[in-house]
Amino acid sequence: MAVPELIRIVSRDSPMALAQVERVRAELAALHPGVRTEVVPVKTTGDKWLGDLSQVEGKGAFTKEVDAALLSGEADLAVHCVKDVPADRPLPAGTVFAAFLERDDIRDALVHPGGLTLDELPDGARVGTSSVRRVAQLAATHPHLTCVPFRGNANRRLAKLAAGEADALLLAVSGLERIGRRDVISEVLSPETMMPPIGAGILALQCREDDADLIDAVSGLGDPRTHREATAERMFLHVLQGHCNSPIAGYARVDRGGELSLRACVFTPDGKTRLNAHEWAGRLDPATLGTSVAVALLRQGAREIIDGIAH
Ligand SMILES: NCc1[nH]cc(CCC(=O)O)c1CC(=O)O
Repeated sequence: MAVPELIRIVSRDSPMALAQVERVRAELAALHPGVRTEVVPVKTTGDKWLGDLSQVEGKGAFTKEVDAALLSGEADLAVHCVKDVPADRPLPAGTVFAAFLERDDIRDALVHPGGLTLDELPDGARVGTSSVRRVAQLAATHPHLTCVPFRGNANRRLAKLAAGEADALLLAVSGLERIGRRDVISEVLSPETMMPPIGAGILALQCREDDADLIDAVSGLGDPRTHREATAERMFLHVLQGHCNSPIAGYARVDRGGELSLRACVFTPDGKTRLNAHEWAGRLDPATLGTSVAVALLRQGAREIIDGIAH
């Protein structure tokens, strides 16, 4: 197989997305010193529309234009946050994931300008987040706080916080690290306090499925452990068939002994009901583990909760 001379990389054009592309370029340069790369930034619907995502085909709002550039041949390689790639449907026909990069921190962080922790926030403090997953969990554990809708890329959210539009923010640790703003974190929340979203902290490389040389060239960037975790998590979400307003959370982990487990939850929007499942793969492959955990939640009534939420 010949390594392509030029690889055109498409991605969203937010500072976080462009930092992700730089990581991919650096890893590619280390693996294939001769290769040239070019960046093709695109604006996605999710970046342009700052209202409720369910009004603009919430699913795929951050990926549609990126997929289109790949399929049209304007670019060869797409870099996605796995978290933003819909899992209820297959990847766009003609494309495949060629690698999952080694996973970053999966946790959420509190950003409070005065350095307070979540438990220290006073009654009525306004926490900026539009995530149904974060809203449901905060409602359950910190009902005295008020969530205010907050959209836009991470830099814009930090600017809105600085302008006083909220008292604190919840953002992914990995995202803040990528934009070089780990300094604003006042508390890193444990996965027990704030269960992360499916695919948290994972970057996926997507290629056209007939581009065998490129798939071969980038597959060396993949991390086997992350691959197992991403496969279990995405199959879980696929079987559950959530929609963009479904408060669903969970994460798979390969432990020191190499054993894979998947923990996941479905919440009602008010956080009052929380379904839990946690299973070890044992002899199951990652995708079957994901299926099993989804079925465990369906047995507890996950379908009724998910379908009962407007979307
Ligand atoms: N919806 C935007 C988005 N997509 C992925 C991440 C975080 C980085 C990751 O999990 O890969 C973020 C920001 C956030 O949720 O704070």
